[in-house]
Amino acid sequence: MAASNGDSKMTQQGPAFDSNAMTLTRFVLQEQRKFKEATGDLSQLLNCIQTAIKATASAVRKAGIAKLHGIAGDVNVQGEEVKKLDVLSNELFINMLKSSYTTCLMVSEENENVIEVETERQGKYIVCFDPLDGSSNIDCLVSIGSIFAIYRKKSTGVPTVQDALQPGNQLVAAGYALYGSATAIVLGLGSSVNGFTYDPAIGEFILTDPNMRVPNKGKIYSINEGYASDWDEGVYNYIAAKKDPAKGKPYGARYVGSMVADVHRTIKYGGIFIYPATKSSPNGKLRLLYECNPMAYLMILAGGLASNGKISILDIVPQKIHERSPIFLGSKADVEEALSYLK
Ligand SMILES: O=P(O)(O)OC[C@H]1O[C@](O)(COP(=O)(O)O)[C@@H](O)[C@@H]1O
Ligand SMILES: [Mg+2]
Ligand SMILES: [Mg+2]
Repeated sequence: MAASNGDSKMTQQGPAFDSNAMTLTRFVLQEQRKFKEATGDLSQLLNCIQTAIKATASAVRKAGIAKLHGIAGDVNVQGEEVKKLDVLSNELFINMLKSSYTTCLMVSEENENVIEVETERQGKYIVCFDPLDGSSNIDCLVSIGSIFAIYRKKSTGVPTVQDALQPGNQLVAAGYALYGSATAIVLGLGSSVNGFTYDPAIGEFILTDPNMRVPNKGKIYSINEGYASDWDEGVYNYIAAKKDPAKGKPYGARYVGSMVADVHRTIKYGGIFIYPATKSSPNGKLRLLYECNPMAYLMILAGGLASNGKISILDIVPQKIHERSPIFLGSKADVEEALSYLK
């Protein structure tokens, strides 16, 4: 008997692919077409990032199995070298970006120095990325991600480290991939943030969350409470208030420990994510160029806020490529309330 499912047409293999579906590739092209002078370089760059993400996702989905067959630097039962996921994803991002002919300089969490693309393959963009975010969650199969931030080179001549030290308010685009219960890409481009979910049946990311908006106020706080004794008084008092029934309905606590997963939940459900300065780490832990800036850009574009406790994350002028920053990010009302507790 033929299966029936409302309006959707069914084949023996399942629902037919809607050839009008908005794929990520199509979306990027559509955005490019809004600008007559666009060369297509940014589209090409984003397509290459998409490929790096697909390849990383494929490796992530096999991580548990690969582990049974060898560890990093080891040789598995097939006689193949097994690479750690963070090493593999870093190579994928670097090689895809180099061969995109759109990028001149890269900053990766995994490389101490900036990576300059060979002159013949240089383009006008600078890309900062965290190829594998949440590495401590890999072995227990908890959600992990990749984060990227794209700038335009401002100076003329040979690219130098100075070209990579731009504040987040100069970003051209930014996004992340979440390797969770499904794989998703969230992209901030132009004036909106859009979410795409991977459909393994056709190997494409499909627009599932158009024009994402973070709720003005949430019900969740997200911070590593294990370090509470190391927090400043303001942070301590804010979190205490979020748990105090005398100060309103207590918030729920969620903390994955992968920034991508914690930020994705915050964009979808609202609330606040905090990685504060502590007495032992006065600049916090998270890195400005490829963790805080891209996430702040997305959150602000989606109607939320992102601060280091004093100024907007996007207004910080970086001094070093791997510099860190404290971060308070999420729903506007929640971030404003948290900031009101800081001295
Ligand atoms: O374990 P902690 O101190 O709470 O830190 C968790 C944070 O560290 C990170 O894992 C750092 O990312 P990497 O895995 O890319 O180093 C973030 O994703 C996360 O928010
Ligand atoms: Mg990270
Ligand atoms: Mg990382």
